[in-house]
Amino acid sequence: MRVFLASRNTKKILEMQRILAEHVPDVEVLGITDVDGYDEPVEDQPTFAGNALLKARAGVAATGLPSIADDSGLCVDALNGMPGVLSARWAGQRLGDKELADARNNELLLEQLRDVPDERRGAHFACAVAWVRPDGSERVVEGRMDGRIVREQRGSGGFGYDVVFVAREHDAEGLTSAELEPGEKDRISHRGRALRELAPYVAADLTSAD
Ligand SMILES: O=P(O)(O)OP(=O)(O)OP(=O)(O)OC[C@H]1O[C@@H](n2cnc3c(O)ncnc32)[C@H](O)[C@@H]1O
Ligand SMILES: [Mg+2]
Repeated sequence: MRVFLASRNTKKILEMQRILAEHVPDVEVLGITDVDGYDEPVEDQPTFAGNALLKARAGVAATGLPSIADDSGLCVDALNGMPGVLSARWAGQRLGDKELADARNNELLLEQLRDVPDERRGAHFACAVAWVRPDGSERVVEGRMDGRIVREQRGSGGFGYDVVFVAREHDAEGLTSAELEPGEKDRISHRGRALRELAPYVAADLTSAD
């Protein structure tokens, strides 16, 4: 059975495929790059769930396939929950180059938090995953990963803000999410938690559609 993954972020797609594959066997995943002239919606909703639904609905409209979309971001306590839904473009750019955008976003965030003391550097990643079927049925699940923002970038795994984020589970060693093995990030991540909650529904829907 084929499923459409409505994302342009190749590292996010890798994580989603990795997590899904463990729980939904025999699923063939297509992505935005498999669809000529894919019309990406503007992510203009105030919530992760709203944007995830928007992206998944666009996937169904473009492909006729059941579609999954993830909308996620970093919520920093000292910034009143920002960058939040603006995480991908916090430094303002709409760059095609994701690596450059990530680097600028991290530099800006660290600068904004320069005078924030250690005890007030709490943050969490949030993720909403939407599952939309061609018959119009919709489901959204959410997950989060709590932790803190460190003072310098560390690590080369993951993507986005992983280099500045230490999850609560790794607070003692001070390992950033970018320093974790992929399987360990999946185990504790916002995306892993949300997708594992969604997986049984995806598996059941795909089985009944066969
Ligand atoms: O919308 P799509 O095409 O899926 O890809 P995107 O990268 O634009 O994804 P979002 O709109 O959901 O923005 C999420 C941003 O939040 C950050 N982010 C989300 N999950 C993350 C994670 O697991 N680790 C680090 N940063 C993350 C990162 O900057 C992402 O670009
Ligand atoms: Mg996006």
